[in-house]
Amino acid sequence: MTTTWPAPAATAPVRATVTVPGSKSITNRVLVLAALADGGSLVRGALVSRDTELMAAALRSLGVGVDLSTAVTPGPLRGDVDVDCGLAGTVMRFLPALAALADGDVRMDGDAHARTRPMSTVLGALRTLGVDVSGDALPFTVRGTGSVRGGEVELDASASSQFVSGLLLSGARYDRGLVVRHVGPPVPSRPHLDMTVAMLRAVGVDVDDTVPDVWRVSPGPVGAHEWDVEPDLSNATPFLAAAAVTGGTVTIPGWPSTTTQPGHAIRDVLVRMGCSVSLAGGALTVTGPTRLVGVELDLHDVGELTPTIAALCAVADGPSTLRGIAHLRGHETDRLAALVIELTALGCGARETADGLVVTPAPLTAPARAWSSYADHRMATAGAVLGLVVPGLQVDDVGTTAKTLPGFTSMWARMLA
Ligand SMILES: O=C(O)C1=C[C@@H](OP(=O)(O)O)[C@@H](O)[C@H](O)C1
Ligand SMILES: C=C(OP(=O)(O)O)C(=O)O
Repeated sequence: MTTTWPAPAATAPVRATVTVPGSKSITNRVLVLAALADGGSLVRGALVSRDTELMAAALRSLGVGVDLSTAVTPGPLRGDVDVDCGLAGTVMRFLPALAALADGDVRMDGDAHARTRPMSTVLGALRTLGVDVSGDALPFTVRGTGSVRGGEVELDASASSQFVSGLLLSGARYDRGLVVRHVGPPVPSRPHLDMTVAMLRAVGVDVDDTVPDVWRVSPGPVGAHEWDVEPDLSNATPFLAAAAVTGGTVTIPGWPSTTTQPGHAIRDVLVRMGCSVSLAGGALTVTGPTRLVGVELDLHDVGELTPTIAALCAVADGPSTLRGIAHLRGHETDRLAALVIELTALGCGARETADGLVVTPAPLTAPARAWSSYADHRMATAGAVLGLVVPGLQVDDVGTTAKTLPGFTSMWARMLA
């Protein structure tokens, strides 16, 4: 059962320091790499949320010892298991390449909407690499035989960078390693590919990415490692947005000075929208202006920031155009359609383009019905941001934030206290 949450309106500019938990993307990469490693790995600061619990549960069923708060102990990967992917792109796209190394069938399924998320590219690529896979979308079965030939594969990853990341993360354990060649419109979410390559190198895997759109992973061991997981910068963005829309100030401690997380890009977006932003002493502080400024942005590389940014655009002083994000139609929900429906219900002008959104602000009022979350954690948090300035706004299924941020409503209440 889902509950409707009365999103609190801000009665004054928000002033708060908010500590956000670990990065989903880093945590689930750590789990995969540690499961494939040649010894036990230590993990500090991992995210504990639905997406990472699902990854941990899947790995445990495959024979890996996983304690999300401390350590991962690899073991022989066994088959004849069922894996629940929930709605987690990182689980459904990263695990098949690892499951192919198990010694039996790995049956994968997920939430109802997960069955509509694009999968065929990564499953087709595995077939080319010598893996027996039945199906082209969830549910499907990877028939592991304990080893994978590997070699070269050409694919079109314009629908999701996770197709490439998923293959690369396991590629060193394939007999011939792996060469992935992307052919097609540009791959989105480049920082996430950089994250994959950087984390592979951190565990001693040889990755050559000098040729654009080609990644070569040499066969070899994956090293055990001590991992420190950075805070999730994308999950920090709704809190920073709270400062932006109320003219307040929010500080996020533990903000890395260099990172491959796309959430880092929120700094420039906020500056362009009129906020003042400073990164000092390992903390990011954002102060909102009297009125946000409409923007034209290409979000191709940082698509997961779109719901937060669209919420900001809805209260700006003029129209905004967000481009380069056609692939968001394959995210937790069709995010372009969902944002248009929900912003329009508030009275905001919003329309889809071929590859994005045009948001034209107008006076906003809470509709009789709740802001719909579409089982999408970032739609729910975007609703919370707008609730700060739209009194009476309700958000349905706010619990869906547990995908990457359990305890979101308590964190939000503490921020406003
Ligand atoms: O590799 C990752 O951890 C992710 C890659 C991106 O996926 P897409 O390339 O499908 O947008 C991003 O949106 C998602 O939230 C996490
Ligand atoms: C697209 C996202 O998630 P997933 O990892 O499920 O693709 C997201 O978190 O914005």
